Amino acid sequence: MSSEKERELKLQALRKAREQEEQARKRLSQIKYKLIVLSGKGGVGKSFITANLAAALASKGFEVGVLDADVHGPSIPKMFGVHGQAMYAGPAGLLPIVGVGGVRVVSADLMLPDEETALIWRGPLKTGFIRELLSMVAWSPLDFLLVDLPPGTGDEPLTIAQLIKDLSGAIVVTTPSDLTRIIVKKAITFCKQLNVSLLGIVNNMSHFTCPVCGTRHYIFGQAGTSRLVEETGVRVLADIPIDPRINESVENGVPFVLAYPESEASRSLLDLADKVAEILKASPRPKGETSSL
Ligand SMILES: Nc1ncnc2c1ncn2[C@@H]1O[C@H](COP(=O)(O)OP(=O)(O)OP(=O)(O)O)[C@@H](O)[C@H]1O
Repeated sequence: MSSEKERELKLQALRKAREQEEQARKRLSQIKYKLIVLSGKGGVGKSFITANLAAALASKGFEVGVLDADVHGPSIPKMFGVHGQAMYAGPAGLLPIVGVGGVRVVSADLMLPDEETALIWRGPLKTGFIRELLSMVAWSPLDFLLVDLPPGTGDEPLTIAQLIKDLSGAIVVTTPSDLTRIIVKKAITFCKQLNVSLLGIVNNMSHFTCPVCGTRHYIFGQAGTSRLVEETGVRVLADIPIDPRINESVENGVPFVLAYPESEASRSLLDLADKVAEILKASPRPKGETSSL
């Protein structure tokens, strides 16, 4: 291919990317608060927290959407009982699937032909996919959009933070162990470097309360999260206990806060929803000031 042709193709791709960014910006302007949920470390319960915070906010009468930005390991559809369904395009754009509790869900999982299919993509393809997705989704007016990010501080978090320039803030999910602290600290640094406001930390799997005697057992200790708070200055918004029924609710596709609203974990998640709504209401709306590194 001649170098002139190559240059022309690159220019075309750049123009298309700019158009998609502009389209995404317009579509997202219908959403009042846009939050990212991240952890840096895998398996700490980030998707569980995202799904249940969304369901808790929806149960309080808010219009809520969740964007599952984990293209390699999407788990949000399963948590809302819509795994296996397919999003389709209407005249307004790509329509989210409405999950249990009325939360609108968008995920790569809702675009794949079957559950064995995996997206084997490198950085630029993932970036392009997220950009195109955001330019296409017709969310309808929402109060909250929660973006569930994959572990790490790689392509997806960076793409989201750069595309959604008016992010309202970030919620960081951790567990109390010291190993988690070291990795989660990187996610906090990531937010600070990108100028994303840190709403706070959710300390998941903080303890186990014996259902017989009510004693609290700190299975993973307490030191990791305490040190994380000391070192970063970010506050803890909620301590969510371990509850064996959480896995069952994930399997059944019903958010835990709806399946067991009276449990200790659900009460903490419902309080978390109140806190998040209050903090956002009290803070000035961002005007596109996330930095681009
Ligand atoms: N507080 C809890 N008590 C008991 N089980 C929990 C709790 N929080 C999460 N889990 C379980 O831990 C597992 C991992 O949760 P989840 O998929 O939300 O983690 P994640 O951080 O999003 O993982 P990934 O790194 O794969 O994105 C799930 O089976 C979930 O049901």
